Amino acid sequence: MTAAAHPLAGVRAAIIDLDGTMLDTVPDFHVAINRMREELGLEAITAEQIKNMVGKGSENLIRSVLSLDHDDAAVEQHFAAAMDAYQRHYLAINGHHSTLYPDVAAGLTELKDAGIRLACVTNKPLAFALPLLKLKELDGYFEVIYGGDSFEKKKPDPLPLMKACEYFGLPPHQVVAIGDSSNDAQAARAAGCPVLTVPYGYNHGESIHETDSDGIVETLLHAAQLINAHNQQNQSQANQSQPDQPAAT
Ligand SMILES: O=C(O)COP(=O)(O)O
Ligand SMILES: [Mg+2]
Repeated sequence: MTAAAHPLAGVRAAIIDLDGTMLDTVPDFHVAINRMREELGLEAITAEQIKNMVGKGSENLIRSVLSLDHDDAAVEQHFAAAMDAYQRHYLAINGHHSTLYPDVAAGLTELKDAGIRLACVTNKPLAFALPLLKLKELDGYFEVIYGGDSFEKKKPDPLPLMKACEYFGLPPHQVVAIGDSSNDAQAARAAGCPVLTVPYGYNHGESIHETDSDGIVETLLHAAQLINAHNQQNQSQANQSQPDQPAAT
């Protein structure tokens, strides 16, 4: 009896999350949110508070920030002005305070060198994500970049991941998603993609150990090494089993 194939066996492409996976963007969010709050006459909040609100896109972030001071009706009343101020301030400082996590470029390079195709799928609006990836010299790694406003649904909905698989022309089980939060893991599970998680990002204040994934990897370089090791194993098993194949009739 042969053992079931490992979820990473035969992976040909990877979908990489942005905030909390490649870049620590909370310092950018912190500056932009507090400038927005100042404009609205609200007190500054801490980076730690913001960290737990990041992950489900800009609209959710702004509603969460406003609900620290307002009830639901007042949140909706202030939403448009807050969003306008936030977008203006974020674009003015986008990338100035955010930093790359360790071994991000090394991990992406190792994946590419092994022939793994790359997409970036983020819940960040495309107008923020594209200049940020460019500024941090990460844009060149990706064949395609989808933002939180690229489709009618964002992660944890599987739609953006399914669109990336479609773009690659690959079945979801050959496309691994790598992210820092339950949004990435739930989207991947629903799309039928294997998923790896990193423990250093933002997971709404929850431990990444609570999130269902096919493995926790310390860095993107570790993710690349794990994916490549399973691919090589898969390859050598395929080669070994070749002579036993019954001849075609
Ligand atoms: O901007 C967000 O809310 C999170 O973005 P991410 O999907 O890149 O983590
Ligand atoms: Mg993330």
